[in-house]
Amino acid sequence: MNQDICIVFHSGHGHTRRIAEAIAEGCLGSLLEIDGGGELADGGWRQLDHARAIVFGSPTYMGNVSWQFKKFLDTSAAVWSRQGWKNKLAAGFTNSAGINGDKLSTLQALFTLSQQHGMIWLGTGMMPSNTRAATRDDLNYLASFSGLMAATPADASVDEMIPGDLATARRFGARIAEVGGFFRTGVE
Ligand SMILES: Cc1cc2nc3c(=O)[nH]c(=O)nc-3n(C[C@H](O)[C@H](O)[C@H](O)COP(=O)(O)O)c2cc1C
Repeated sequence: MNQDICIVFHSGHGHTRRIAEAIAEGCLGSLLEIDGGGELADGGWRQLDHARAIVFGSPTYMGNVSWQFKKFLDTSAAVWSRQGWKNKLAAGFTNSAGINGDKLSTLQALFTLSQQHGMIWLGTGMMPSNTRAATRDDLNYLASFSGLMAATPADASVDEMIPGDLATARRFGARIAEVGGFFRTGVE
């Protein structure tokens, strides 16, 4: 695992965690989970300090980040005051039940967080699969440029998540590694 890239995320029911894992497969980055109380494990803040790229992830709950992620976000004000993440690479992802589900609001919250910290935001850099021939399993079928979006039907288990979304997440991870100059990726 590459400690230079840290994927920090919350997941209430495991779906956003699966997306985080797919991004990690793409960039060979390390995972850091925000727990059900909105806290990081011991050493988590140090891990973020040492990372050169931070990828933020939250499920979309009520059209925004989860309260646990918001708690993490507010706690990061201590880092903000010393501009500890300034000039690190930043990127973001979210997963929701609806194809739309208002999840752009979630990505925008992550983007704003990164800009308050003086970070450098990276979008997907991926062309959309938006033709008549496109299928749900194609890369970037949700056509997101600002950050990675995934949609999981409300009654789907983690094992039933859309393969195209997982492939898109791996490709997104690879882009973070490539653009960040970390070069070794988990995607051919
Ligand atoms: C409290 C709550 C609020 C939600 N709000 C939305 C929403 O605004 N839009 C949407 O499409 N899905 C919404 N969902 C569905 C979740 O985004 C979806 O189930 C997602 O896969 C959960 O990810 P997780 O397993 O990582 O928690 C909501 C779910 C919960 C529990």
